[in-house]
Amino acid sequence: MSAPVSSACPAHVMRAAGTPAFPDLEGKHPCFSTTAEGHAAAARLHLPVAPGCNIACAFCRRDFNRVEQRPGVAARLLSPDEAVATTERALALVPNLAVVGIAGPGDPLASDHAIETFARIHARWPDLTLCVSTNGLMLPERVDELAAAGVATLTVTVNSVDPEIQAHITPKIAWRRKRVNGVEAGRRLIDNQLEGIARAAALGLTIKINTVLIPTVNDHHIGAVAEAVAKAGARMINVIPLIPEHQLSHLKEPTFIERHRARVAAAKHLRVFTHCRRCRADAVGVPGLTDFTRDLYGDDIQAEPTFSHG
Ligand SMILES: C[S@@+](CC[C@H](N)C(=O)[O-])C[C@H]1O[C@@H](n2cnc3c(N)ncnc32)[C@H](O)[C@@H]1O
Ligand code: SF4
Repeated sequence: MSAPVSSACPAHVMRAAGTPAFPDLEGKHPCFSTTAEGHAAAARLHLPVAPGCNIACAFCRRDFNRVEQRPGVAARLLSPDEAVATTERALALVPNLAVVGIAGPGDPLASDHAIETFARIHARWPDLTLCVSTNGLMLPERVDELAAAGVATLTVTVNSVDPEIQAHITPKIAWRRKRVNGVEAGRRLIDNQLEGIARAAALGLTIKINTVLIPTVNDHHIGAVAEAVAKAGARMINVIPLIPEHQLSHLKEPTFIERHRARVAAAKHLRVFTHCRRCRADAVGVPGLTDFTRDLYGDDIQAEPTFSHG
């Protein structure tokens, strides 16, 4: 039944293995496993239940299609009911399914769908690791609900800790039913992210940071981000090379050297995750190795590419 993406061992699997950052999660959660073997051991199911977003990142182009392999893209949106049924089918189909995550296509904390879905899955399958990826705007208000719904691993996207820089990355947010712009929006977002991370850490969640590396915008600032989020309680950072899209489509994707420099700056403060595949919001399988999307949904989504973004 397995749907191999590649018959050859991909480059990111062959790269030198590190030591486990989280022994309890190594080999059980691909995005918190820091050895090549651990990353390739367990499958994840991304449930695309998060319809909208409460902030507007300049690089983010959410879309519904079956082809593009990037974050923010899914072929469909699922209701919580459909997500529970999908999880049941996936458990029968994917032998090593260990993680159910919600990472879009919008923000999981901008509506109630994700938390409702987690609570129902946790009640039915308590052994599954539940994982969420959020921009963190609503984290201080909703982290207790996340923990109560069984979420154990959390990824917060923090692209800057300087409101002036953040204003270029996320020029507007929706906060308490009002639109907030520019530097004020950046300050609110950063304050909430750092407070949310601290609260999540106090609740015992394991926290990773996603930082999109944006040439000419935040490439000189990655060390400062890593330092601030480490102080708040994050345990690992994933420096994601920009996919030039939307209002940042004129920028270039960071070069290998730029990625390396950013990771070196981040590594002074935090463990750096290097196996990221920049997955779709409805990905199913072991990242980069198996893709069960077709089997699960019965449609013709293109298999994941075999190259590494690491
Ligand atoms: C689509 S978001 C969904 C979850 C949540 N809204 C968030 O931002 O964390 C998932 C991840 O994809 C990243 N992402 C979105 N568009 C991107 C792009 N064009 N290039 C690189 N990363 C991108 C986001 O920054 C985030 O870390
Ligand atoms: S928070 Fe996530 S979903 Fe929302 S605009 Fe930014 S990257 Fe896209």
